[in-house]
Amino acid sequence: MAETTTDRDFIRFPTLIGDIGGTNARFSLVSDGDGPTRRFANAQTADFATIDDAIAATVLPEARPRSAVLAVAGPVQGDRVPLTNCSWVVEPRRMIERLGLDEVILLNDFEAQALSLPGLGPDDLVSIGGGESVPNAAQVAVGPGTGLGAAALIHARGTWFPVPGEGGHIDLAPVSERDFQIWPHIDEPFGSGPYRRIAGETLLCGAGLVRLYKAVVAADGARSRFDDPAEVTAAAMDGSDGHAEEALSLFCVHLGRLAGNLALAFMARGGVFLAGGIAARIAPFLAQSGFRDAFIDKAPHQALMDKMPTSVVIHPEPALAGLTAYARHPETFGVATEGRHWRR
Ligand SMILES: Nc1ncnc2c1ncn2[C@@H]1O[C@H](COP(=O)(O)OP(=O)(O)OP(=O)(O)O)[C@@H](O)[C@H]1O
Repeated sequence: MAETTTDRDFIRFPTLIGDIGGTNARFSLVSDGDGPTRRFANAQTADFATIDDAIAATVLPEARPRSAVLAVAGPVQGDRVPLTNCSWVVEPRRMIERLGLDEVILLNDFEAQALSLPGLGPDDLVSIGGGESVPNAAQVAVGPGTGLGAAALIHARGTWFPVPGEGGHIDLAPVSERDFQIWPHIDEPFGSGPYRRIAGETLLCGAGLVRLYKAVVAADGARSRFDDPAEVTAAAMDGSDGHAEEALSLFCVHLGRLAGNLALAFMARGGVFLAGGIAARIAPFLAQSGFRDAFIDKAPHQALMDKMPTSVVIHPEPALAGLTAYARHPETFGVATEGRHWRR
């Protein structure tokens, strides 16, 4: 069984930190409390049978970490952790033996994004709309990528506490007349039964944008032209395809509604931060879309929402930045490691 770290608040250096995505695993090494980190070449998850093989090939030839702090998509439960968007299964006990580590800590990928928020500066963010961040108030990170991730960061007793969750799977609902035309055409991948429950991640991720685009096309009885999310965003942003433009506009509106739901749930007066691979790529479009209006449209709480700032994270690797901050100074974050910390 995994152990707890409640008895101590440091992680042994050098620490391997890793952000394990659906396509890429990004690794770097933290050697001490404030020196530079060392970044290794990305490993493509499809190129290695296991995460241990990927670390052995990309990290071990150059460094001998004593500990590992890894962020993975999905909930961390038990001693075998299957990853949501690739075929790897993380087995910390085996990893400790095979890679010669003393300890392994697994975090959720958006928990890592949340850990980066206190360290982000103005150059790492693009604001969308008004509002002002209230110091030490709750913050939310939410972001479409291969899936839809979400986590909160709560400040209490002088410490930032990340709150991981599966907020990408909360419901979306049709609101406008156009939504009601489009909804019946959305292909629902999670098996919603007869009532067509559409989850956030159904529409708000790369595959979800294509799903939304196809539903828009089908609602108009037209033929679809694109199967790749990057094609949809390109055609939307250069204005060459009306359906792609409408799909990306609706994507922004639904993202605004869902981000607003999370902001309400956590009273995110510290701000809502759009992370993940897609938001930064569509930042100019997001800024002039209906995102912010949809975020605020929470009667009777519009005035409250209007004060909460929203921004796109344009830092290139916020999850690694969050893991680095935590690996260096775990005592400054209230990360609950029970059941997620394995030692030799
Ligand atoms: N220009 C783009 N417009 C819209 N979607 C895009 C664009 N480029 C990539 N995507 C989509 O973004 C998703 C990848 O997002 P992200 O970079 O956050 O990945 P991840 O989940 O962190 O993991 P990894 O980077 O390993 O894939 C994929 O679904 C991809 O198709």
